[in-house]
Amino acid sequence: MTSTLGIAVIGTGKMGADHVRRFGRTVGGARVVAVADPDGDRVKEVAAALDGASAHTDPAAAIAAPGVGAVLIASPGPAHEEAILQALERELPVLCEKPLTPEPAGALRVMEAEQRLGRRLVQVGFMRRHDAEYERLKELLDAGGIGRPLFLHCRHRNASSPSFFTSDMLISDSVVHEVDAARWLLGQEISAVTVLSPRPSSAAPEGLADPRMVLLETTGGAVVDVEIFVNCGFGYQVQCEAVGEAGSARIGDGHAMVVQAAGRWGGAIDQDFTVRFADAYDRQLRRWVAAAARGGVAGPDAWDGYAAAAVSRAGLAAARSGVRTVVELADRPALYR
Ligand SMILES: NC(=O)C1=CN([C@@H]2O[C@H](COP(=O)(O)OP(=O)(O)OC[C@H]3O[C@@H](n4cnc5c(N)ncnc54)[C@H](O)[C@@H]3O)[C@@H](O)[C@H]2O)C=CC1
Ligand SMILES: O=C1[C@@H](O)[C@H](O)[C@@H](O)[C@H](O)[C@H]1O
Repeated sequence: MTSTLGIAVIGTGKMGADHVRRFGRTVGGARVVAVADPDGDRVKEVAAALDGASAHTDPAAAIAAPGVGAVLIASPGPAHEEAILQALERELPVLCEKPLTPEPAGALRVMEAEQRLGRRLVQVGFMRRHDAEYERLKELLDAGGIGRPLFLHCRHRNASSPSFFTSDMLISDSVVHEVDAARWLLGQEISAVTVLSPRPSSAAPEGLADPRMVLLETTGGAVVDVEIFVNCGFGYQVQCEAVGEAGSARIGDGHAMVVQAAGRWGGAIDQDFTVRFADAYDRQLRRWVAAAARGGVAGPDAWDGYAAAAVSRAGLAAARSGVRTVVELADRPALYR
């Protein structure tokens, strides 16, 4: 007989509520049994749509609720560390939305807690690693299909940014995805960051440095350029072209269907990450549930979250100074090798 894993979801805003719906629709073997959000009305509304889940305004109470066997954290980044450490105190597997922590120091504390337990229990929600197109690109690169990678050219565009978005978040909240994807695709760490900030788009809210160009150098001598543009207006686009010594490969063109009619041709552009990466979020949850049921993780771990935070920190310093900034990385603990 297979048992059902009880999940506590911490943070029931856009992503938390989206994950809750996915558990109900597309993920087997798990059931949301507790939800938490300081916004009492919101958490009650999310719980009301679930069969018998308890609603809490205190995350610790949800984590300690009866039947909880794993914790999904979808609160804002600064709240992640506290909830992760509470889950680890109970030795519960965690799927934490990106960024693991805004600062590398917080991620180091998470790794210390895992090392005390002697096992990895924290997975980071870098969902691109579960996207079919990214997986194909990774397979191609690993097989040497385009030779040694020289460049990744990346574009990351959001139709518009939420009201709380800051210039720092273009790097720490958005480009952090490319940081993780580049580390994973290339199997290398990021060693230095440079940030160029052109004259902002007239569509950008007052004071927001949007768009930006972020250059990442890797320990293997590759260069990654990332255009981040969070108020592009026309839709959600995440593209990546890898250029190697023997060829190139590109993903994210979104040509699922090309329509030719009325003297024109073209297709639709996804408007949001919950659409573009819907399958990746589903696969991420399924793989995490399967791994969590065995007490482990299936994807980017706390070291990956730490490395991304270290690159973000260098990126923020580079954006302020306008100067190429070296990434400072601690030694990788044995648990994460
Ligand atoms: N993987 C992806 O593609 C995406 C990931 N994210 C990440 O998901 C997380 C949540 O983002 P959104 O859902 O967009 O934000 P949101 O603002 O829509 O929701 C956040 C929710 O957390 C609640 N909250 C605030 N403090 C809390 C605390 N201490 N404990 C528990 N809940 C708390 C808020 O009341 C709110 O309901 C962030 O880490 C963000 O970076 C967001 C969008 C896409
Ligand atoms: O993670 C995400 C958001 O937090 C971020 O703000 C967006 O820029 C990204 O496209 C989305 O995937």
